[in-house]
Amino acid sequence: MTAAETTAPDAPFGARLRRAMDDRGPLCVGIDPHASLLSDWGLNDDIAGLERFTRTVVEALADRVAVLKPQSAFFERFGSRGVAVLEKAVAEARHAGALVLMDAKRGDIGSTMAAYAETYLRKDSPLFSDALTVSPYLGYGSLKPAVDLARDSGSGLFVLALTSNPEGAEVQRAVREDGRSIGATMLAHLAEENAGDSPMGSFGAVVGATLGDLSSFDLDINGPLLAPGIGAQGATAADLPAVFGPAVRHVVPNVSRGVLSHGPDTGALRSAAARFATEIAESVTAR
Ligand SMILES: O=c1ccn([C@@H]2O[C@H](COP(=O)(O)O)[C@@H](O)[C@H]2O)c(=O)[nH]1
Repeated sequence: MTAAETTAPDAPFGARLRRAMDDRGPLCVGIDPHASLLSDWGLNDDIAGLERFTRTVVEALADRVAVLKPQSAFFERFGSRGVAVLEKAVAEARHAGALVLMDAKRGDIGSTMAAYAETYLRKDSPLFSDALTVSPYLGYGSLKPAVDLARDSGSGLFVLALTSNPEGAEVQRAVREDGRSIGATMLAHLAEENAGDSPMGSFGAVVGATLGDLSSFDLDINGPLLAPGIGAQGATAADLPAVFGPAVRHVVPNVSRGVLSHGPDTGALRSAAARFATEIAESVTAR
């Protein structure tokens, strides 16, 4: 795929993401309007506060970071008016040049999954996003409608494989009859989805930056690895090479509270994001 083809709006998500990571660095900043952050920013925990918080983050960062990741839960909390704020943020962030990864962690039986997929991955949907987080714990095959629609619309998925929270191990490290863990099985499914894609596939995995050495897992899925856990959850940019090994070049490190806690000043938000971006670049290139 040529450089021009990777930036075309209809290029597959994996190609557009690779280009954005190369141009802007791989950092993904979360838009997580926690009630406590609204308060720290001097905003009310209401729709006006949500709107102001979200607009400030988008205006500060959408023209410079590769990916913005709104956490849907914090918008849904306010009902339909919160979802309207989310719709506007998605459109404005995309317009300013960021890729939008909707963190909604959807997962259901296939027929219902098709409706979730239409919500976030159908091009004319009000919540259309470049990619969506999905949960495979109703069986990887239940995600097929989302995989199919993502292929059609040039969007992407991030499948929960090895999450950043300690409780995730109970499910994700459980071992199947064939000796493979559930998390490793999800990674293998994603490698199959992405086989042959260049510069990388559109089907990513969520793999926490908090998890320590993951060399027992095959992280070579020819697709992106979203790595939450840096900042508030205790991981640092310097941990990335030890956690991800050679796959670190496909890592999209996510920081939410670690950046957002520096608001509401736009310059301070930008500086915080730039500091994380620099630490990540130094850590990845030092490898
Ligand atoms: O395994 C996972 C999957 C998703 N997340 C989400 O990422 C952000 C992390 O926020 P921080 O403030 O940087 O801790 C949040 O939206 C989570 O829902 C995750 O943390 N771990």
